[in-house]
Amino acid sequence: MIEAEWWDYDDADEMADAVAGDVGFIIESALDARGQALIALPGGKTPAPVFAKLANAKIKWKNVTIIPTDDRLVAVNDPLSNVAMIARTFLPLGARVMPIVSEAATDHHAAGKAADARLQDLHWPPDLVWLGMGADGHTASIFAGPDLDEALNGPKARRAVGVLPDPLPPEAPVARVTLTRAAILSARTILITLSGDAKRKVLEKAIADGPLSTVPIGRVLADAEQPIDIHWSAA
Ligand SMILES: O=C1O[C@H](COP(=O)(O)O)[C@@H](O)[C@H](O)[C@H]1O
Repeated sequence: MIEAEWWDYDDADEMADAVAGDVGFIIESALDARGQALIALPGGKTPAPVFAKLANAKIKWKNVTIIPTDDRLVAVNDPLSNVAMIARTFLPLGARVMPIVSEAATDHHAAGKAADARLQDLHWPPDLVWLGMGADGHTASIFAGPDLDEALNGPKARRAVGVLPDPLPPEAPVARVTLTRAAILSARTILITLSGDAKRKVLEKAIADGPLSTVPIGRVLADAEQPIDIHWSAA
């Protein structure tokens, strides 16, 4: 049974204020408890206003390591690069922003193995995995396609895999690397942001369907043991 609490906002700006506050609090609590924080941030368009507000928080950023929840196999100067968007905001503040794909990666299976090896070096588990969701119900880069089962059901110790979505999403039709379900569910805190009625319906159904869900986010969340905060803005 997924324990989810919904937080509703009229618009993206209102949601950004609240989520930046929550993420800042999670980071501060980790710094107080352990002297360092590890957080995984989503890519795509929804998180940008939150990043902008979070950047104003008075946080000891040099003790914060940030990884993307997933990335596209593109060059770091490509507008589709998730880590580039994260780095633009948080590198100047002194945070350690760690890419999970390398410039040279072409084969997504090899890229997934390389990402997993990099993540094995980190102080695990993450204090936060913040997820987005696509209209098709993908989360991080866990998509329908030939690699779905490996991302969901691979060995528990594996933190990242390479995936080729099928069908390819029109907004970013490229191979990717993603945190696995096990890596996501290992997080101390999981938070989701999304906007619009269509995505809300997809997520509500995914949660209701649980392990029988036909969309990736339902399958990921079905095994979550921690309560999940879902932040939704109407626009
Ligand atoms: O492709 C991706 O899409 C999801 C959702 O992005 P959004 O723009 O619809 O918010 C995102 O969470 C993921 O990190 C990204 O790679």
